[in-house]
Amino acid sequence: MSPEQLARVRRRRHRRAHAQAGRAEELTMRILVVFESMFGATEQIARAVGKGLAAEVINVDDAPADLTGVDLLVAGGPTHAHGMSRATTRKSAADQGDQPTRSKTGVREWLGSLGPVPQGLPVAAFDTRIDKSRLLTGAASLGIAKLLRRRGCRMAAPAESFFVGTDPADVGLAPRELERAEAWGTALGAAARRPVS
Ligand SMILES: Cc1cc2nc3c(=O)[nH]c(=O)nc-3n(C[C@H](O)[C@H](O)[C@H](O)COP(=O)(O)O)c2cc1C
Repeated sequence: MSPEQLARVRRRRHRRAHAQAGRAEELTMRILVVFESMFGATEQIARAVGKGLAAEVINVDDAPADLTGVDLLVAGGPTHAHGMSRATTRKSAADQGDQPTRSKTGVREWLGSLGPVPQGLPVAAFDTRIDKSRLLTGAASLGIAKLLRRRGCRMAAPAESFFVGTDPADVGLAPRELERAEAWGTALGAAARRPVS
């Protein structure tokens, strides 16, 4: 075999090994979606995002205290009083509904209780809120993103909002939000899994 042929064979082997390593990486990526929800809308969005991402979806009440080994974290919660929930707003939500709330604690408390966070961990934040100007409603995702950045995480995408009805008697999701959430998750996953060349 001539030196040129040998070099070509080596390059082909190298490319094949690189592609295999990329596929193995994709199979072993650990992606977590952590949600907080009172009435169920944010949980539904989280499950749709998780479907798009092919990720584990965990209620914040059961979320891990250690993020070692996580490759991408997505965290979301409902917008309360223009931002992230607090114990007082969760109590107010619990008093409004006739069912027990889905989460007892909040993303704010969970992030505050986390141990050391892998620096540069890719993350994304979302919320649910009323479908009106953000200036009027606020958005919990902005607070979640800020706390994540403070812990040394790297935003993999801008914060995103998904909408519930504006009628106080109808706190369900606005039409097509589940599809939009799944598509958002799919796009996040594609970006996270793209092999770095
Ligand atoms: C105590 C409380 C305060 C709220 N404050 C806001 C608000 O400031 N802005 C907003 O857009 N929605 C507000 N909402 C509506 C919530 O965003 C909505 O209930 C939530 O997105 C539903 O998600 P969940 O079903 O997962 O709890 C509030 C709801 C509650 C219960």
